Amino acid sequence: MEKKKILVIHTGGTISMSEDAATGSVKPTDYNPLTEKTKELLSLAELLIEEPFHLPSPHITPKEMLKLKEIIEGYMAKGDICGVVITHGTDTLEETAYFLDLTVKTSLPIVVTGAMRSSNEIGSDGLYNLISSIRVAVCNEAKDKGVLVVLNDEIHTAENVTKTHTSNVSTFQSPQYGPIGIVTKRGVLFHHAPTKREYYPIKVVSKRVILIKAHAGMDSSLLLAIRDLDVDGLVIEALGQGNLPPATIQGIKALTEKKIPIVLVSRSFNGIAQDVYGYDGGGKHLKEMGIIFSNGLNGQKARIKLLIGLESEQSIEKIFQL
Ligand SMILES: NC(=O)C[C@H](N)C(=O)O
Repeated sequence: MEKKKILVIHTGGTISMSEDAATGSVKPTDYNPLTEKTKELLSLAELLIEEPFHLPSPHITPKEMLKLKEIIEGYMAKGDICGVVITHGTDTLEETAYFLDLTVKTSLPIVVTGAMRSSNEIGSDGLYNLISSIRVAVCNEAKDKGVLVVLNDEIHTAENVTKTHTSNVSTFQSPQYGPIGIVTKRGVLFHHAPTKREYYPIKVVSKRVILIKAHAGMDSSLLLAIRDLDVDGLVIEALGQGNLPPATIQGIKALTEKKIPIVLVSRSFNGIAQDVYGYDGGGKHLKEMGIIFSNGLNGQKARIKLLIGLESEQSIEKIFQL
């Protein structure tokens, strides 16, 4: 049987790092250990390999995310690939995955993976996760499910997945929704499918969006400082169901007067921020002031969506209802 062509894009991260035996320091190597190892993967698919950059994921910015989108679209336009696998550092993996989910229009599988242990550590999970991801990418059932994140035998949607543990290999979880499939020794099994897809055709990412977290006793000082910066949008991880301390109201007013869109998510990682409470700083009060409530995204993903939404000429309020 003819093997499917899968585009594999290596971007860096622990999956392509090594641990120095003397110091214990985990660092990028001057070669990519996965590029060598991917030769062993040729039985699964015909692999086309790209390495546009080799960065730890805290060095990734929306510029690199856009570059990945362009590479994928370039191959897709030629029509010669059946799916894509991206290896990426895990710290910002969910942001890149969600960026691609919102901006690449395709029914083909795009799978993002990484590793929690570097390539030469005992129990290294990188090659295993790469193999699992290729197995998902060649699978017909992986089509039309948006960008997927595959690590530790689980398949998650880019929209719901988040890094929940600093070092555990089962760090990627989808709070309140769970994975949509699993990778087993005998095959790939999907047990759920996303109910919606979103697509925003953007060509640039030029806006500046800030993300902050609310806390007990928060006042307006940070919000007023943000008002004086050159920002295009703000995401606030609010308290509980979507509330802020009353001393922030002065800062919120200052930002809304400047027409800076403010998107509210919850700092709780389960549930959806909503306009429920009617006290000072409560969700109802904030909504009346023009704050936009996000539909269950976490802070970092709401920030990605706002960055993209600001480029797309669509109503920011509407896109956060989706
Ligand atoms: N496990 C990892 O990949 C973490 C690493 N700091 C990165 O995101 O590049």
